[in-house]
Amino acid sequence: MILEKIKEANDVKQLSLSECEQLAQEIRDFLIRSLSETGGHLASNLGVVELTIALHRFLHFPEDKLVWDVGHQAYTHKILTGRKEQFATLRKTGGLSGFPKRKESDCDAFDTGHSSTSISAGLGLVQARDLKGEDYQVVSVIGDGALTGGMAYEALNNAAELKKNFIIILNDNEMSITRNVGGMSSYLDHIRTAAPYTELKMGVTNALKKIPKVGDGMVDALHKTKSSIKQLVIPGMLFENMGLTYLGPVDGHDMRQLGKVLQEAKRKQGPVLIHVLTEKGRGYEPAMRHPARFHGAAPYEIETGLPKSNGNPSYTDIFSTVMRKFGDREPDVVAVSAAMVPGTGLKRFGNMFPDRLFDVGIAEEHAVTFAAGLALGGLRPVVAIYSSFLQRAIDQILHDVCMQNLPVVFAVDRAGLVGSDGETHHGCFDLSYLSMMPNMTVMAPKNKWELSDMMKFAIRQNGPVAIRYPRGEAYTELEEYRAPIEMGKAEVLEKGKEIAILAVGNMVRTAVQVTENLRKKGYEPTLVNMRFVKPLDTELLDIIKEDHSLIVTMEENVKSGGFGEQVMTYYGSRMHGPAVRIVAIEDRFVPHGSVEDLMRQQQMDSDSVTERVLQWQTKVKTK
Ligand SMILES: Cc1ncc(C[n+]2csc(CCOP(=O)(O)OP(=O)(O)O)c2C)c(N)n1
Ligand SMILES: CC(=O)[C@@H](O)[C@H](O)COP(=O)(O)O
Ligand SMILES: [Mg+2]
Repeated sequence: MILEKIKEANDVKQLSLSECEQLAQEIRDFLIRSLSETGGHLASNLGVVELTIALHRFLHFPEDKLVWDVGHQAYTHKILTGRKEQFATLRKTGGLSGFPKRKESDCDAFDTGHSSTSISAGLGLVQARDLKGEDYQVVSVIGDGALTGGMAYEALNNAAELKKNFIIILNDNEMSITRNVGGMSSYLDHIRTAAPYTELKMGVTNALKKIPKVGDGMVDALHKTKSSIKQLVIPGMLFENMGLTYLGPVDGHDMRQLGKVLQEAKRKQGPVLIHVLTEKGRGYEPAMRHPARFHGAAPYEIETGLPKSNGNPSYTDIFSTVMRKFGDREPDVVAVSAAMVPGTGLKRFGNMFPDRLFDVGIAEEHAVTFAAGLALGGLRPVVAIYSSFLQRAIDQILHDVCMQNLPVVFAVDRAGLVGSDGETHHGCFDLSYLSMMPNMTVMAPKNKWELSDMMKFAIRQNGPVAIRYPRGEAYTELEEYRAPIEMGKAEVLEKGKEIAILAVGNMVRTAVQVTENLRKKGYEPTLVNMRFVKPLDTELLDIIKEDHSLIVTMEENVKSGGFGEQVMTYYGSRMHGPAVRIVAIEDRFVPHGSVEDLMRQQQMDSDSVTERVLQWQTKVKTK
């Protein structure tokens, strides 16, 4: 086994090209086997095995800097830099991260998880290198999906002025999570389909160059013409016209070609874009047939590719059903997704009402302002974006939606701790950043029925509404509590005395267990499902303070600026308020792992909260 010989960074340089080809096969086999147990981003990783090996033959680690975009495709890079043995722990508590992490290895140049950052970060490294007079190579690898994100264009625009070498690899597999969308995607498609012809024509330019004295001039003249013939002769003209050197397209599974083009790119001054064509899921039949399903796969049976277990309906499934019903009954409702149609549950809506679903690419900022336009045009847009990706669009929500008080519904999926994707993906800031915005209504359902009721409530409002709900299985208890949703009104689930627990969304589930535990200890706690974080139900807060000495707030959000702090501020502004204690995520980034483990680490599981409440109550009593 060649793979056994790869113990640390740069070992791959000892191998011949044919050994590298065998290594690629062994890495594929290893990934397919290993991820069948752990789950992970299989399809993207299978697509870049040869590209990564070629880059490792070209670069020297850790001196040279390889910046991955999104970072979900860095598994081969991890294997080649001595982390193969940790793959059994991939994305598990305390285990190997699914993304590049500088603290995991000095061969990881830049931490990522969110899309379209690699060109900016790479360019920053290049400028720093040159200002400090250092000498190393910088390569950024960006996918065609990530190239739909606005930051990538801001960075290309900026990079075009660079005078020193900077290699950008465009890994084009025609896929984002689903089939890639938009004008750039069509442009790349055009280059791809013209490739055999352009190869022929590149032969012509090479031949022209060889003509002594006049050859180079003739090629230059060809570059300067405005004719459409030139578009066929010189692929990547759009990049060339911007000021980048375009090389390619190159077969991303041919390491000999990749090696050659990398050497050529190294000789260029200024930014060079190498257009590499790869196949998502390559080498594993089920992933090639269903690249979207194997983008981020749960553990699967290797033979069939089927998932090892099928979970119960998730909040996303409930959202999906409600949207399908809206499709039938609410003709003005339209949906907006930023390249996450399956993940956010909009696939069914899109299949049934294709004209009413807008997949705008990995472009959260644009998605939100675009929705503002849709709302102004008389439609009822529902923007479904994961909580952590919606962070990208904070200003657009504030400036374009809230300031004009437009009726846009934000379906904020993956709110709270998401588990295996870790710190880049936890949705634990939205309550803070959404609550600070004037005109915004912020809601969180306690169970699956409430999500449905909240959606129906939200599309009837005349201003922006955000509904946040977590990843995974929807809570199906408390079905009997289904009082109509009223603006800013909480729902009292149990009326007690002394201790009141005010829980938001998913934390109601934990709060139910906490109240049971407290009852066993002789207390009669009040339990409230807040429903709204904004506006706060201050009427209820005023009533509760009369016969409760301890108020405990529970939310799956950071403490800073979250629900608990808002309750504390409200009581703090009143005389003789009760003691308020907050159960929330502390002021640090939460790593990857199982949600259960992470909640325990945060002391937010039911046993830890019970213990904390009992301690707080003892202190309050002895005051
Ligand atoms: C800001 C942001 N929005 C959405 C995502 C979710 N996401 C992760 S990978 C991906 C598709 C990336 O496509 P591409 O860059 O072509 O990589 P491929 O998977 O095809 O290798 C998306 C939409 C993200 N990580 N970051
Ligand atoms: C890399 C990335 O950002 C996505 O693929 C993400 O991992 C999807 O997460 P879900 O599995 O929660 O849809
Ligand atoms: Mg892609």
